[in-house]
Amino acid sequence: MNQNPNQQNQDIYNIACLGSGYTAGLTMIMMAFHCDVVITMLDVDNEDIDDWEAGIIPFDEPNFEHMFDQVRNVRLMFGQSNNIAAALNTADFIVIAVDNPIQRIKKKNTLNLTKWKDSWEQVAMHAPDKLNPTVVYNPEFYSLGTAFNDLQNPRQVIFGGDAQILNGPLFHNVRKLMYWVDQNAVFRYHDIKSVVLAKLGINGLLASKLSILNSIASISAAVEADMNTIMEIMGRDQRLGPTYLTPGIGFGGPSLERDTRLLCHVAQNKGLLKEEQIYTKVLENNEAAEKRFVNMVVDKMNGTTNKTIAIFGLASKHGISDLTNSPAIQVCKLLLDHDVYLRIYDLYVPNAHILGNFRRGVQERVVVATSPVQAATNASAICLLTDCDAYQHGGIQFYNQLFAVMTQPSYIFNGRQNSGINWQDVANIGFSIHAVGRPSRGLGFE
Ligand SMILES: NC(=O)C1=CN([C@@H]2O[C@H](COP(=O)(O)OP(=O)(O)OC[C@H]3O[C@@H](n4cnc5c(N)ncnc54)[C@H](O)[C@@H]3O)[C@@H](O)[C@H]2O)C=CC1
Ligand SMILES: O=C(O)[C@H]1O[C@H](OP(=O)(O)OP(=O)(O)OC[C@H]2O[C@@H](n3ccc(=O)[nH]c3=O)[C@H](O)[C@@H]2O)[C@H](O)[C@@H](O)[C@@H]1O
Repeated sequence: MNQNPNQQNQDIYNIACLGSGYTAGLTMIMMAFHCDVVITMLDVDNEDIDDWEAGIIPFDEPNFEHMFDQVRNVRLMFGQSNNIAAALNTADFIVIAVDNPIQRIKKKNTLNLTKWKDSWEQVAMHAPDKLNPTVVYNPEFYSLGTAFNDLQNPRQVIFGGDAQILNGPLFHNVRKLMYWVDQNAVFRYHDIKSVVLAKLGINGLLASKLSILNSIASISAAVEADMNTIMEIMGRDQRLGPTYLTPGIGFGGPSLERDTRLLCHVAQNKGLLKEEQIYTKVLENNEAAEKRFVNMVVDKMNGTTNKTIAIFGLASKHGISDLTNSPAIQVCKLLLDHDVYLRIYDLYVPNAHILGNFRRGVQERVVVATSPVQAATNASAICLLTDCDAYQHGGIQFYNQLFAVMTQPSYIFNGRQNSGINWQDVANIGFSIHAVGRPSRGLGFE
């Protein structure tokens, strides 16, 4: 554990955090590791708190275990719902990090702020002197799978809040705690609305970029162009930048969809119908990417009834186990509508989390495999639905093994980048290979 070099001047020692989910959990582990503080993470969900107390991080995020082991029950404590009042009352500083779901009610995107309001009321009741409306955001980073580095070396930490607070002792006390964050990465704005909208805007733009990119991939397939070449050229244009340029089965995860729907919600509330339509289209187009992929599979395989398809990767992106809004799950559901049998393998997702995503009537058509070879055994096709090193760098030997256990003809449908492999070599084994926006290879396509 680190010692805060500002300890002599430190004014905040006792922090209470409402919420012990993904955001709170990781931020508080990092904070407790770096600072001489006692943090009490509080939650209304007592089971989560039981996990934390037992030394289990109740979600998957790489690289935090070691830090957590050091701070648990030393600088990082836990409190169940019946401890909330006392912990708020004795805290020098309170963090609220509860979830605010966006729900679909009567076809409208509606933000449910019940949990935020409940938290606020808890603070008002038990610690009324600590009600300072200051928002802190880390908009440009803090992604699933890379949160450790994102929090350790943040590129932007944004404070949005009242001028009096941001120029006063409270801000400076918080800044002293965050001593490991580079001064050039800390920004203050006396305007909460703009800060919040900037955060939504970033995710809205990323979602729009991916949505348009997937449309370009669809056009590329229609005119038999090559998306690899297109991405390379587009990525060199500094106005666009080289990231978020990989087409596929659509974007997933908890954040891009949520923030795009939030933009719809705000635009709708302000009567900005054209603006709302733009983001509605972005979301519709994202679903279209899943459907296009499935149509490609059904079309190239000449129908799929009773055929077995191996699914490699179910999570929403590489290296994580999170299945929230995963387009891979939607692809599987659409394939099941075409009467296929699925064998699903994901290196990162625990087997127990996979089957529950499918309704009872189709579950008997789904098998959870323990290895890629087991998934591919007697399958006619493999769908690569999450980028994964194993599929990119497993080498030609890996694909030889798969080919040997599959039925013929054998297809690979690539819904992700997987650029580390020479697909022509894989096609030469005998596979028929089809990828989003790229020319087909193998069996009859050379
Ligand atoms: N700026 C950024 O980079 C990011 C921001 N976020 C934001 O952080 C917030 C939390 O998101 P997650 O951690 O993903 O949610 P989460 O669902 O993982 O965790 C929220 C936790 O709050 C608890 N909770 C709800 N009401 C409570 C109450 N009244 N008192 C105590 N605990 C309560 C829930 O039981 C749950 O365990 C959201 O507003 C989200 O938008 C999330 C990810 C990244
Ligand atoms: O608001 C948040 O919580 C976070 O939301 C996103 O982070 P995250 O949802 O973890 O995931 P991304 O890495 O942005 O990927 C989202 C989806 O887009 C897909 N994607 C990404 C890039 C790409 O080129 N192609 C592509 O299809 C990914 O596979 C994934 O399904 C933002 O990138 C973070 O900056 C932000 O802090």
